[in-house]
Parts: sequence; structure tokens; C-alpha cells
Amino acid sequence: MTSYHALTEAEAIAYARSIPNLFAPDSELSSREIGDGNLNLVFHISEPSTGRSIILKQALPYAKVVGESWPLTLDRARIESEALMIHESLCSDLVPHVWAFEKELALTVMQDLSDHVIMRKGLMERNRYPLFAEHISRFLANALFYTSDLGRNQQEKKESVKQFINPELCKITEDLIFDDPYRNADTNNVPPAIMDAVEHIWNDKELHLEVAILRNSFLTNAQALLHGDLHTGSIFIKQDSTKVIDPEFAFYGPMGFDIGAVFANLLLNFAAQEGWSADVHSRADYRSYLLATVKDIWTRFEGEFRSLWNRYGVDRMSKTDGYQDWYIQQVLRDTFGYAGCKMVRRVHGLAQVADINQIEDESAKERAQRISLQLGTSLIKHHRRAVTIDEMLELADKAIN
Ligand SMILES: Nc1ncnc2c1ncn2[C@@H]1O[C@H](COP(=O)(O)OP(=O)(O)O)[C@@H](O)[C@H]1O
Ligand SMILES: CSC[C@H]1O[C@H](OP(=O)(O)O)[C@H](O)[C@@H]1O
Repeated sequence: MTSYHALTEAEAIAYARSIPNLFAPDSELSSREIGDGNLNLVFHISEPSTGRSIILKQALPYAKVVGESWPLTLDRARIESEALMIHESLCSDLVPHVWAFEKELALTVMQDLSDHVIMRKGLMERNRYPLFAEHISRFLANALFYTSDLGRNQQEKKESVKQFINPELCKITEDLIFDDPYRNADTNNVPPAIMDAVEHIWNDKELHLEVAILRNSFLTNAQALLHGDLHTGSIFIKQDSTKVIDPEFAFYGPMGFDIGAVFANLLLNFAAQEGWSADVHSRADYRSYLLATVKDIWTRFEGEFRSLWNRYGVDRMSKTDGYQDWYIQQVLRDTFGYAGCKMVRRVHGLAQVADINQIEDESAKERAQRISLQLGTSLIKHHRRAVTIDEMLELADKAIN
């Protein structure tokens, strides 16, 4: 069974049985393929007699969302499992444990997190997660600081950059986030009702310059090991626990790309409240919660990142007066810009979000799409002038008023 082929549910059970010390040899196991993402197979294997369960995640040699016409490297499974292990070494409570990685089958064996929910779903049900800001800001600060030249020996870091060269997955981002939404590309999926707003984006030269600047930094700034796709579908959550999954897009890039991804997805849900909230008061209330979460995440991230830098910084020159303030300002500016790009791509690009697409009322859906585009483009245009996180909240308020 070791040469690559996509597993059936029965083969997933046979594979699970072969893992030592996990399930009793003769016990009954059941398997369900539960993958709902754009790319991979995910098998949930359980042993009803003991309640034990695991996840087997297998990469397919193509992008599942498009089909076999879009070949995709299996190496992304190695990248994902190695990134998860690095994240576990830095913040063990915030990622699933990986038990094994089988290279030939592009298969990762990991902890079952079925007692959590995917955060996008939780937000669509208007749940609140009081520990999320502390959890995700700690994840971001530790994962970004310790993999950057601030927190790691610079020669070792360069070796790690080699380990995470991820050209095919980066190309998806370069195209789907930084190029296709700004032109009439075949990959786009433009909702007809907002064609006028999308055409405006295709013709907005000022906007294109800002996106080209952000794209350049994505292409060239190997600042830290990024998760690379940190949307609310890559976060499992419950009241007392947060787990970051699915880092197959990991590579060394600008820190603001990961922080911006989290903010973009909170703000897409903010826009989508047009269609989800029963009345204007609860809509305003949930929106305030989302904006307070954005601010809380940035404030905690900045505090934790500065504290790690002051206590564990390894680079003598990084202690130069004024450098830390300059650095954090740049990260904030990138965060604005990438948050904007990540919002825009989810409105009329190839891969969209359920927060907006599952709104049944067509006029509410259209309003949510227009708010997302307005807020996304204003974040992009403002990014090189941003000074405080409050400006993000002000732009969000402006987009709904
Ligand atoms: N460790 C896990 N425990 C439980 N369910 C999981 C786990 N990992 C993934 N899943 C399920 O599989 C789905 C797709 O997983 P994901 O890693 O996002 O795949 P893709 O890379 O295809 O986007 C998730 O939305 C979740 O429902
Ligand atoms: C052709 S891949 C499109 C899109 O899907 C990825 O997300 P996920 O694997 O979490 O479903 C990523 O965001 C890509 O841009």
C-alpha cells in the first residue's frame, strides 16, 4: 500500500490498523471521508468500542476544487506536517498533534479535533470566543518571532527557508490573491449583481499599484515562517481551546500576511452580518464584538511580540534604538494591506466564503459583497499610511455607513 494512490475509506482503515499501539488489532473501526476544503482528502477513523479516533489527511495530486486539470504537488503534505511540528514546538496547545507522516502516500496522521468546530461555522452562528484573541495572538507572536531573524540564528533560519520553499502553493496565492481579482481572469467567479463594483476594481490603477507593492513583498520578503492560509476555515475552536490547522501553504514570507488573513476573515463575517443578524441591534452588537476582537488580537500580538523580542532577541542590531518601533509599524502596514487583499479575493475570486455565499436573501448578500469590496479596497489603499489598529476599525465602520 506504500506507492502513491488516493486511499479509499477501507484502505484508510487498513492504514490506521498498521499504526502501532493505536487501535486493538481485531477491533471494529469505521472511516468517513470528511474533507470539505478545496484541496485534500480527510479521513476520520474511529474505534466505537473505546471512543478512540484519529485523522488521516491525504494530499491529492491535483486541486480538488477544480479537478485533475489543475495538478498540484504532493510535497505540500510534507510542508504541512513539518510546519505543524514546528508550530507544536512553539505553542503546543494551539495545534493538533502529528503522530506520523508517510511521505509516499502524502499522508499525515494527526489528532482528531472533532470536539471543536471550524471557526467560520461558529462565527456564522454568531458564537463568541472569549479566549480566541489571547490564543491566536500568542500563536502569531511565537510562530512569527521564533522563525524570524529576530528570534533565530540567521544561518539556521536560511536552512529552514530552504525546507519551506513552496513554489506551487505560493503560485496559487500569487495568482488568486494578488492578480486575478484585479483583471477579467477566467478563474474569477463574479456575482452578476456586483459586476459594476468589480469592473471598477479592474480599472482602478491606484489600487493596482498598492496590490503590486504588497505582491512584491509576498514574493521577496522572507521575514518569518508563515502559516500561509490562516483563514477561519483553518481554525478549529471551542470556548476554551483554539487549534490552528492546515498550514500546507507555509513558506517564509511577510508576517502581516498571516495576521491580515485572520483580520480579513473576521471582517468578511462583519460584512456578512447584513444577512445573518435577525435585527439591527444584534447585528450592531455582533459587529462590535468582531471589531473589538480585531483590536484585542493586534494589541496582544504587539505586546507579546515586543516582550519576546526584548527577552529573547538574538540579533545585536535589532536592539538599535527606534528599530523595534519601525519594524512593528511595517508589520501593521502589511497587515492592513494583506487583510484588504484577502477580503477582495473572497468576493469575486475562485475560492469564496460561506459567510457571504450562504446568505439566502439576495439583496443582503449583495450588500455584504459590496461592503467587503469597499472595506478591502480601502484597507489596501490606506496600508502604507496606517499608524494604529484603530484606523482599521474606523474603515470598517465607514464601510457599513
Ligand atoms: N485534525 C482534524 N480533526 C477533525 N477534523 C479535521 C481535522 N483536520 C481537518 N478536519 C476536517 O477536514 C476539513 C478539511 O480540512 P483542511 O485541513 O482544511 O483541508 P484542505 O487542506 O483541503 O482545506 C476541515 O474543515 C475539518 O472539517
Ligand atoms: C485552488 S486552491 C483555492 C484556495 O483554497 C485554499 O484554501 P483551503 O485549502 O483552506 O480550502 C487556499 O485558500 C487557496 O487560495
